[in-house]
Amino acid sequence: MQHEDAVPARLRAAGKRYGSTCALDGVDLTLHGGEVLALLGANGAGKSTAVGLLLGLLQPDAGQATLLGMAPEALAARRGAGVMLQSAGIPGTLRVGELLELTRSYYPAPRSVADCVALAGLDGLLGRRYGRLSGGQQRRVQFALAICGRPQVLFLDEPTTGLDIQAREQVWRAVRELVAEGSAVLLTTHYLEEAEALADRVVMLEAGRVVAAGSVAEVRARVVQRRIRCASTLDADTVARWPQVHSATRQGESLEIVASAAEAVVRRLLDGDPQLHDLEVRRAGLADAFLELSRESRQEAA
Ligand SMILES: Nc1ncnc2c1ncn2[C@@H]1O[C@H](COP(=O)(O)OP(=O)(O)OP(=O)(O)O)[C@@H](O)[C@H]1O
Repeated sequence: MQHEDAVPARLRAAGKRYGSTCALDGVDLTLHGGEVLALLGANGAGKSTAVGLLLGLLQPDAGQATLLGMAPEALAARRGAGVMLQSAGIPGTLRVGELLELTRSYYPAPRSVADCVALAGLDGLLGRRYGRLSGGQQRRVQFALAICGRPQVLFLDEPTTGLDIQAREQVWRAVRELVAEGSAVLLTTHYLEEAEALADRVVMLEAGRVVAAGSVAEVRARVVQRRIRCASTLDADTVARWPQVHSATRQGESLEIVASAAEAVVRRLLDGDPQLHDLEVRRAGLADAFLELSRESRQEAA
């Protein structure tokens, strides 16, 4: 049934406008089997629009979207995809077990109910009405419904919003299991630690354009920032003017420095304040990279 070009999901030079708003502008994105791709971006960056195109819920104005090598509206493409969106529209009167049976029946080779319960952490919930569950329990049911069809490609939009730490880790474990089985996962998330924990690659959108793409390590490395923290009496404004220092701020006893390289700055700090203690140097995380790249792209646009 599949086209020879059966990559799980792909956008080619995709564009989408809503009236005068350009939501996506020439976006290229390829999701491969056996990987988690995190789609990151601030509110309004275009993430939901990208997912909407890949699911055939929206039509591109320019470029092309394919799902499993087919037009996303094709039934065969839809049958190969599992979806967990932010607005679920699930009838609250149905019991969890009924919802699972119903959703499983749409797919050619669904997972067993027991598997779904184990993967999504639904123990004891099968007989409960969906509408009476807590927000976190509903989220877990939505996850179970997204994975019950054994999808080749899984779309997870903010999957762990509202989940406690245990439930979130359960979802992460399940995602890793699915990926190990060969599924492709497109994850949109505001939790950068979630992208860092799960994603093989990230694509960052800003105002409808891709501003960074690559492995988590590559994107992080584009931002050659180090965060230095120490307890010191040195004046923050003076330190902020040193070479390689982007910013220095004081928070109580602590001096917080963002620098493009740590060594020279640390040497100068130690020379300048022999009493300095509690020195800490961190590499930029994905959160730092994200903020920096968003700032850069806004500056370029200005
Ligand atoms: N139906 C619509 N009509 C008009 N404008 C829209 C519509 N849907 C989205 N937009 C606009 O398109 C842009 C991209 O929106 P989109 O929902 O794709 O962003 P997002 O990255 O998913 O945001 P969020 O993180 O808030 O979910 C925004 O400027 C948004 O206001």
